[in-house]
Amino acid sequence: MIIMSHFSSALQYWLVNHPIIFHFSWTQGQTLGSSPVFLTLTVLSYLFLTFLLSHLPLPPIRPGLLKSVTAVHNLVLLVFSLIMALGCSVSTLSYAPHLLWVICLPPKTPPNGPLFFWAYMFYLSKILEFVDTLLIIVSNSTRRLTFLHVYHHAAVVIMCYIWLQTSQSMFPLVLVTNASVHVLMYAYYLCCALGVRPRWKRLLTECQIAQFLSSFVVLGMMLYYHFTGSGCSGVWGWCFNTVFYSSLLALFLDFHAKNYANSKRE
Ligand SMILES: CC(C)(COP(=O)(O)OP(=O)(O)OC[C@H]1O[C@@H](n2cnc3c(N)ncnc32)[C@H](O)[C@@H]1OP(=O)(O)O)[C@@H](O)C(=O)NCCC(=O)NCCSC(=O)CC(=O)O
Repeated sequence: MIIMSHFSSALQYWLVNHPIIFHFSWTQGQTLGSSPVFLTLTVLSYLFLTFLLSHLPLPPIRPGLLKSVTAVHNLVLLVFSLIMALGCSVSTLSYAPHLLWVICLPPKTPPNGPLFFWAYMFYLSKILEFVDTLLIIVSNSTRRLTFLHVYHHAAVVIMCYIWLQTSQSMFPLVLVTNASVHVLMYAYYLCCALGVRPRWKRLLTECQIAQFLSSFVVLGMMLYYHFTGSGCSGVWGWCFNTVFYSSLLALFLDFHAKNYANSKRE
């Protein structure tokens, strides 16, 4: 019992009440990565480098080295996704005055405090995910350098920036869902890098599709509360999220149809 209570106080401190987390504030132009110029340059550099590197003859990398780098990258993102899912959940449980708050933040909510700290970590993690693309390119696996992959990696950074800039309602739910799915996804990629092909690839894709479908329920709820109450923060972000998630749903349904049409359910 005492151990449990120590564990929960430690969790509360390291995920919510640590001064860096508690006093976090997203201030445009001051917080690292918060300017529109940074966002534009980051996304354009990603697209430009992806195009350039995928068309250049790159020197071969020792397979052993590539496997190790890939494994470490996946392990880092697996652990980071787990921490973000936990951190955002514990912050929500600590600060949400009621359940609806996570779906509809009051208008003019300032992007400060633990919840926005985890949104910021999520934003930075999406830039770290650019390494996925580099790994695909250096492993010469052009089959996997798809429109879905590049579009997702570029647009998701813009989505996170909008979350922070507009204090986007319902981001905590989307963040926890996506970070949890990414724990599974990076566990899958980690196994692949270690030479084990998990039998649950199809189930993973279906979890990803389920996350997009469930986000429409939350998007619908936010719109309902926005128009029937005193408004929700981040309605422009709502529009971006809806278009982005609809396009991802269509691309993932297409991926599912192409990859599993002839396979039996594991
Ligand atoms: C099961 C999936 C997660 C992945 O499908 P794939 O067809 O890409 O999977 P695969 O079986 O070919 O992948 C195994 C290969 O990936 C290599 N690999 C290992 N780590 C990797 C990494 N971090 N990024 C990219 N590739 C990586 C392995 O070494 C292995 O190479 P080798 O074969 O040479 O041994 C799927 O559901 C999916 O997401 N498909 C879309 C493709 C994609 O880019 N997804 C991630 C971004 S979208 C996203 O993230 C949505 C979301 O938010 O949920």
